[in-house]
Amino acid sequence: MPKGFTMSTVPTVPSTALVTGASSGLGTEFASQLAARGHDLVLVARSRDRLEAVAEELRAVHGVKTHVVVQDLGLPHAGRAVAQELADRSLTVDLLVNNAGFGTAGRFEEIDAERDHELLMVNVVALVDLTHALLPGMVERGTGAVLNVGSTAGYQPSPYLSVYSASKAFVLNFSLALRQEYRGRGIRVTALCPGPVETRFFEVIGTRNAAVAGGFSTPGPVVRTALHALDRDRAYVTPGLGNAIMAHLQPRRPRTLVAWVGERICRKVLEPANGTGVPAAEGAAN
Ligand SMILES: NC(=O)C1=CN([C@@H]2O[C@H](COP(=O)(O)OP(=O)(O)OC[C@H]3O[C@@H](n4cnc5c(N)ncnc54)[C@H](OP(=O)(O)O)[C@@H]3O)[C@@H](O)[C@H]2O)C=CC1
Ligand SMILES: CC(=O)[C@H](N)C(=O)O
Repeated sequence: MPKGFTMSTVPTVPSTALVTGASSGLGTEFASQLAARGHDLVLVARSRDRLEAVAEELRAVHGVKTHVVVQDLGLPHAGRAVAQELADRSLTVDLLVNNAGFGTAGRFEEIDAERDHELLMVNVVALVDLTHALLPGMVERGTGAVLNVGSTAGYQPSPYLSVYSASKAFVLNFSLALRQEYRGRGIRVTALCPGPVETRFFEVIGTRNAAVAGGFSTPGPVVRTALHALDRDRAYVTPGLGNAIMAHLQPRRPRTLVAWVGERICRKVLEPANGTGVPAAEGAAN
């Protein structure tokens, strides 16, 4: 089968996917499943060693071309720097997976302001900047796709995860708006909104209690569900029945009541972590 998307309704052109946060967790799994589909890859994150290990393995196993771009997406103009790197290497990207991200947890006044700033730069600003950099080329070619990684945390205000959940609400709303703008122009936009997944996320945020609702999944099925949703041109997808029910059936109003309920659910974030915060089992692709 030629390289490209799997559904017959999507052009099967030779295709390069750019995955941010490809050095770990969901990003490594995205890279792996996209390589298995025949996509060449551009892998972006800060950890050169991990990116190069992923790149080498996927090149060897799947025979795809892999390119490593080491970039801190928390820096101003990181999206522009990645775009410049692509131009320097004459790389065209047809599928952008905006996956890089992290969370902060706790009482707002106790969270380091610089860390929240960095969170917004990575989860929001870099995601928008990369989309700005790559989407016009897709429009020009009449084909392309953007897959943005949100979270179930973005479906409602989540006290003690306030900046993280707001960043993911942005990702969902941005994705839905963009999708509506570009429907019928050959561009697909899908948001993946997972519940808890066994990755380094909980080590980075510092507590497994940040998994406020739903059982843990692993990267494999979550990424499979995301790519299937993209194949089917779904606006957004929430893997796992419990998570999906919450996403679709949860009342949205009154907003203050939703926030009140959110505070009851999320206050477990303030409890002492059960263990080190390190996931019991790393995802399959790590
Ligand atoms: N795990 C979960 O339960 C859930 C995760 N998500 C979302 O999934 C996405 C992936 O997270 P996940 O795989 O779980 O967590 P991981 O911590 O395993 O992976 C995070 C990835 O983001 C990259 N990243 C973080 N900060 C930066 C930065 N400043 N510049 C460049 N890259 C950066 C990391 O690379 P490096 O450190 O090498 O730079 C790493 O590759 C995130 O957006 C997260 O919010 C959503 C819902 C649930
Ligand atoms: C941390 C997350 O983003 C996740 N949706 C969760 O519920 O744990």
